[in-house]
Amino acid sequence: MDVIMHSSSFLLPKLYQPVNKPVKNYALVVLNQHLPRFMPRLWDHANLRICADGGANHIFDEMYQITNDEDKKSTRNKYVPEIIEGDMDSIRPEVKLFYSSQGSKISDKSHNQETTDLHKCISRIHHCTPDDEKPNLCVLVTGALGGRFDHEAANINVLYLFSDMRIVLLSDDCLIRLLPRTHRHELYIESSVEGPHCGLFPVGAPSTSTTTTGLKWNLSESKMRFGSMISTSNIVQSEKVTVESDADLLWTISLRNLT
Ligand SMILES: Nc1ncnc2c1ncn2[C@@H]1O[C@H](COP(=O)(O)OP(=O)(O)OP(=O)(O)O)[C@@H](O)[C@H]1O
Ligand SMILES: Cc1ncc(C[n+]2csc(CCO)c2C)c(N)n1
Repeated sequence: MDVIMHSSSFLLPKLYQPVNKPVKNYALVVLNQHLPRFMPRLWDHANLRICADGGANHIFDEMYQITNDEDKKSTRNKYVPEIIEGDMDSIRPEVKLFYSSQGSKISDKSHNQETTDLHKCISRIHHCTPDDEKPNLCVLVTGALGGRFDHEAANINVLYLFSDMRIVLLSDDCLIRLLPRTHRHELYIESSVEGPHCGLFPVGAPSTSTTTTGLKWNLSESKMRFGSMISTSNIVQSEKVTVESDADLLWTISLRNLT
């Protein structure tokens, strides 16, 4: 079984990137929630930044506070997303006008009320990334957790819908990734920015056999399902965690107080 390596080095400044990063490129998707305090770092790592509808309001309103810039106007001119995508029911008119005047592509999908704005953003990235480039790209999604639970569930569903892409859902407090059952997974823990609390569990389909190393409470060909045992409040105990399972699992790890 092939191995996929994972790292959260995008939470480190660009200067401190490890030499053997598992991915070369990042795309950033900004959802309609408050920006995480480490947003400027994510922005710098990304080659493509997409705002999901009202996500653009948060870049417009909050970026200058997060960066501590005196000059609101020049901060706004500096952080311009390449694309604003969605059904456009949340972006404020003046924000839309500002970013279109700054060169952002406005992709109005107001006719489509079947998929979420995050789904629309990931769909676009999926289409414009050739299959052989997909393993080299990691999509970072801010504001994905902590909020309305139906939105959170839809955001997690996107991980399953696009399981051939690396997607990381982020909040200020934790991150979530999908570990597809098709691979063995090696998670390289950036202990200065993440951990020690973590969780591992299947959503949807149960697992009849999951094996891990590097955790305080490791699993050894263990069964997991909702309604029975799932691994939460676990602790990372090694720089490398390995996971092998017969089901797709969600991996979640706490984030330290980064700036
Ligand atoms: N409270 C929240 N919790 C988690 N994710 C959110 C939350 N609010 C928005 N999002 C994410 O940001 C995206 C854009 O948000 P937006 O408010 O524009 O959605 P929307 O299309 O207006 O949804 P709805 O009509 O259900 O409120 C959503 O697709 C979702 O992924
Ligand atoms: C069965 C079913 N449930 C809910 C919606 C509504 N919906 C789902 S995604 C979306 C867009 C939100 O920006 C909306 C309105 C639907 N279409 N089909």
